[in-house]
Amino acid sequence: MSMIAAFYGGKSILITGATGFLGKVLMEKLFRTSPDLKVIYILVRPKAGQTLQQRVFQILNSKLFEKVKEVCPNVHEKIRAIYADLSQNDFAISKEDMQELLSCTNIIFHCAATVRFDDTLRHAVQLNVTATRQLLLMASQMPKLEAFIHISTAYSNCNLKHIDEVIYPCPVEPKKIIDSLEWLDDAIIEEIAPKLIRDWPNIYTYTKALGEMVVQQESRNLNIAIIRPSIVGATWQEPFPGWVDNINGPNGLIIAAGKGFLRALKATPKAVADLIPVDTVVNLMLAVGWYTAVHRPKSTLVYHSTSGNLNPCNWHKMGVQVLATFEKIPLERAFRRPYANFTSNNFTSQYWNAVSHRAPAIIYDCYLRLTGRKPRMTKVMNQILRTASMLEYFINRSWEWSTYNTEMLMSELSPEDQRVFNFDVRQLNWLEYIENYVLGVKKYLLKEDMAGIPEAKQHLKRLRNIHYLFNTALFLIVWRLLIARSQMARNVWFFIVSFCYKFLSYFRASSTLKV
Ligand SMILES: CCCCCCCCCCCCCCCCCCCCCCCCCC(=O)SCCNC(=O)CCNC(=O)[C@H](O)C(C)(C)COP(=O)(O)OP(=O)(O)OC[C@H]1O[C@@H](n2cnc3c(N)ncnc32)[C@H](O)[C@@H]1OP(=O)(O)O
Ligand SMILES: NC(=O)C1=CN([C@@H]2O[C@H](COP(=O)(O)OP(=O)(O)OC[C@H]3O[C@@H](n4cnc5c(N)ncnc54)[C@H](OP(=O)(O)O)[C@@H]3O)[C@@H](O)[C@H]2O)C=CC1
Repeated sequence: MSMIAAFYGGKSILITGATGFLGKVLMEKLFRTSPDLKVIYILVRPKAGQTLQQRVFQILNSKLFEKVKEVCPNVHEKIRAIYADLSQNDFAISKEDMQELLSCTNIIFHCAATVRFDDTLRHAVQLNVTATRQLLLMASQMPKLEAFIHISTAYSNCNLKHIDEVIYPCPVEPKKIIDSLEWLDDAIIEEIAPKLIRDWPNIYTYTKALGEMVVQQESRNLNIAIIRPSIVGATWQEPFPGWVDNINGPNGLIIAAGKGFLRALKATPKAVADLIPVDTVVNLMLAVGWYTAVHRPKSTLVYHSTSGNLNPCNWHKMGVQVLATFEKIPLERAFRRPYANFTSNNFTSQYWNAVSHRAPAIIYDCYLRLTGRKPRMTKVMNQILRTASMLEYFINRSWEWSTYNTEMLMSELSPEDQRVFNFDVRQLNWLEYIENYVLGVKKYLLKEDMAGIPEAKQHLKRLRNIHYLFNTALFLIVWRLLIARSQMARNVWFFIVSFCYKFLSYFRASSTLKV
């Protein structure tokens, strides 16, 4: 019997960010392994015209939850959605709901955050710092609380090269920033933001670092742990391989490469691609929840959920495997054939952007205009290049994350728990994982039918022929123009033609002699 699964039995668990990528996989695993848990409270806001109930209904009826319904048929009754907006005071939770949360919660998993790299400083601080402080305050009023698990990111200290499982201080106290945001106006905040974030690459990583400091400062006598995942990717094994449902991190770029939009990326091929499957992160979260509540470590422990130091993969290996998978399982209606080049050189990258990205987009838009349609490719291309440039910082560097606490925890688990809550990334086969990942992007994110693969392959063949035709026509036009204008080009041309002719005559003569 799994000790961790048994631990969550009968518990009331509060999850923030349950509608997000990580949150959904966390709920799924909890329901599947501990169907006798009492209730999962989720803090949700209405979104995109959907009420809380509609959002929950949609999640529970998704493919991700198919297995859950078999083991826990009354899952609808065990989930309690509470209206909340984490960017507001007291999260805008009603008095009754707040009372219930305060008196019943046993475990908190705090996943909610804004993960946009370019969010405003005000909004990112509200969500990633102030909301964390507010939740800790709530936690301190929960008599039954056993553990508070805070999800940060391995990149919260990406201004360092070697990162230990400790909380590093930030140059400016979070409290000072929270206070100043109350009276500064938006224009001034945006002006001082670059000075505040110093050597952090974006507001997201900076505010996540501030969030960790808040956890340290406001921990009171709570049992707290921090988990720092690196780049969270599709599921590795559970509930099935390759599940993914948003375009964050590598996902958007994988689609852009598969559709033939993105054909070059400014990346260091040998840099470590520190991906970590979402189910591995979730297994670690549940094991940490159990360990923190049962063993009550004296201080706040930080756990790295990274792959680089235990089972490294680099961007080159990843890129090659992504392309190899697209050969076998292409995406539908590609713009061009998938092909990609990693370059760390600035000049080469600019060259590829002009020749391989912008030029084809402009040509295609001209074609759309000529055929009476609205041009759109340049806009799409700009969007992709903007996203790629935002991610560049992370694909041109490698970091070393120590994993003492994560390895210590692994050794504390029973063999059964090591199996059910496996977070040993050394067992991951990258080639297999990436293939399933790409397949998952096609099936679960783009919702493309596998029956369309032959047609997609045909489409790629047509694109290849168009490509050859276009290149030949371009070569002939350029050459014709050169010949018309330059004596030198004419001489070279006649030299090549007469050389080919002589070679062919010689070849024909020698083959006739042999006969
Ligand atoms: C030699 C051979 C070589 C071979 C080579 C072969 C190569 C082959 C190639 C292979 C590729 C493989 C390599 C890959 C490298 C990956 C590197 C990853 C690094 C990741 C580091 C992460 C580290 C930190 C990890 C963390 O700790 S945390 C998580 C990370 N956080 C993020 O990843 C957010 C980033 N993103 C943004 O920050 C914003 O997205 C922003 C970008 C500002 C745009 O922003 P903006 O321009 O405003 O555009 P959006 O509005 O956002 O979106 C625009 C449109 O997409 C839609 N849409 C937005 N969302 C979503 C959503 N959910 N679900 C569905 N749709 C969505 C939205 O509806 C809108 O559609 P529309 O309405 O226009 O039709
Ligand atoms: N994905 C990754 O690569 C990594 C993620 N992380 C961390 O993991 C955690 C989860 O990330 P992930 O699941 O990928 O992110 P998502 O963007 O998928 O999910 C974010 C969650 O936060 C919720 N949220 C955001 N704003 C509010 C608000 N004002 N009120 C209530 N809820 C809100 C979202 O709700 P809604 O659905 O309503 O928008 C959503 O449920 C984050 O803390 C992130 O920093 C760390 C490392 C890497």
